[in-house]
Amino acid sequence: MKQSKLLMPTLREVPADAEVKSHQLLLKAGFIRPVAAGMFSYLPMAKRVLNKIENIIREEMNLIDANEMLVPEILPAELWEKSGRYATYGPALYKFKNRQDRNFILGPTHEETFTQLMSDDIKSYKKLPLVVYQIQPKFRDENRPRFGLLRTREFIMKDAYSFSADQEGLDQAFHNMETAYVNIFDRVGLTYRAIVGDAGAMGGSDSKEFSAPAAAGEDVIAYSDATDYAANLEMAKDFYERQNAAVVPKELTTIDTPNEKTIAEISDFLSIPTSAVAKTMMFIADDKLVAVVTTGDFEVNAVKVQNFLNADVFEVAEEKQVRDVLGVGFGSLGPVNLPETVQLLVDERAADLGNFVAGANEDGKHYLNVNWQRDVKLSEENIGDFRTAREGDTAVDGKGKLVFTPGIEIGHIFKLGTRYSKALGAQVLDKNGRQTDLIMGSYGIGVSRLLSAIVEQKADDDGLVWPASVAPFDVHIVPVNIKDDDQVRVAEQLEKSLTAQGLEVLIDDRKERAGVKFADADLIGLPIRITVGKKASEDIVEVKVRESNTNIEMRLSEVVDSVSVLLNGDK
Ligand SMILES: O=C(C[C@@H]1CCCCN1)Cn1cnc2cc(Cl)c(F)cc2c1=O
Ligand SMILES: [Mg+2]
Repeated sequence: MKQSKLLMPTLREVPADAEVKSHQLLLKAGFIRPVAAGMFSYLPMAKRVLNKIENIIREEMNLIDANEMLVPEILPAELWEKSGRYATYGPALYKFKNRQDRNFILGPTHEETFTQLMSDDIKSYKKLPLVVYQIQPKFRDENRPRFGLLRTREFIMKDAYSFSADQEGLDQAFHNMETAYVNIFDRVGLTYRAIVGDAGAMGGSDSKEFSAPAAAGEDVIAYSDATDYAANLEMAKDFYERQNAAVVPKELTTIDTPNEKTIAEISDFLSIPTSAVAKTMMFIADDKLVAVVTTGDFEVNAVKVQNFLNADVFEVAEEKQVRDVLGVGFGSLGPVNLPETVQLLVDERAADLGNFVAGANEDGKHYLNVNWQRDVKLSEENIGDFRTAREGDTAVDGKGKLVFTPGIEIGHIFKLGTRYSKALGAQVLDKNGRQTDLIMGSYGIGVSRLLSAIVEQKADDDGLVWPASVAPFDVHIVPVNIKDDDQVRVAEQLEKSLTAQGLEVLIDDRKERAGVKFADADLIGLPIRITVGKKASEDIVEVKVRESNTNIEMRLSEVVDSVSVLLNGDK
């Protein structure tokens, strides 16, 4: 393709609101343009990359016998009312009315849609296990879209759904999908880890996230430096064994703490470690107030609490909500004398405290020498892991220390079980002739997010660097002076012979100075650049491999073979 015909509006400067490398470079190189907050146009170069990524996904999906299809992006509210998600997914769910005043949503994901389809059309286990997938825009009204394509309000997702009549069918589909994901992420050239992920409100049991380490990543991956244990920090567990050490209980006393609100202030004021101070956080789970207690040296992990409670609606309580129920504000909260209506959860480390300090549930007052059972009834089923693991702690398997690194979630696969088939009455006759709920899995890849993840991991100071497998073009031919007959002849001859090899070629036929052409070539980052300069008269050109930034002078006759070799190592 001639670059003079290509829509690729490169910028000299980058808008200040672009904070991360992928956002800056994709704007600067003319790959994307903002339309509104969290909404982007994919210009031709980005669309070419998306096509390549999507085709790699298709190849790997088809290898595991997944059926590609496409369901509507607008969905009737009734479908989501049946699963209960119409009400529980808050402001992030785009809702609107049609001309008959009927309620619709913009699909953020499609469990209900596919489950309803199977409920209508699949009656016997003989058709199972069945895997379907689509590559489609998704809509989520994110509160704070940012970082370019990394967190948007409209994005492209590959979402797949598996249906089986028994658990082993799900296990098999989950395993096949995991294999396909490894192939996909390897082929697009990403570095990634499969980590323990939060199955969250999706129901079902375990889930696996695929996370690409990158400075711009919003997730934190916690991994052990001694084993292959790795988890999203939402789920990561540090090692702890219950002590059940007996303590001699001292007398419970109240002290005035008019100016001591935080754990640090209390621990300084009393000259005791934060681990001896109980931290109490209040949450609203569905419609109940929940008090969670950890030792003061840990943070309460909201995801672990929500999963423990299996709550649909879950949020941190506002101070006003707490004051309305307990008559006390933050800074003096504790587990002693909580009303029956408040559910108490205690982290296992806090459950082992004795003679500890806690808020007295009275403004400006704390208790000294609190002891479980004497001062607060505490049963085993309310004790668990409700803390956020800390870097440097021993990993849950007792081996190695936890190391943290930021990551971009590029995929997430879930064993859903029957959460949706029960809600939508999707049953089949099993081999014993009994009606059974379909067992499901759902499997996502953030396709547009992948594009940015590749940039985050591969770009260098000169610009984008595209792996050959997903590059918008394979080869960039840059004639230095398009007025020089030799250079034009050689450039055109190269374009013809490379294209004949099935390679996609971009030729910079613009009337620009050499410096501008070279800078733009580095910026857009095609894998191979062939500079046609003065030595064209001797049929000699310079080949540059963008990733390694190496330059090789080459005879024209060698170029086609060596370019194919240079590219195929990547394809
Ligand atoms: O999407 C998933 C699970 C899987 C991921 C793999 C492919 C199929 N879905 C989780 N999730 C995330 N954000 C959401 C946002 C909104 Cl507004 C919503 F209504 C629903 C969801 C939601 O369900
Ligand atoms: Mg996820």
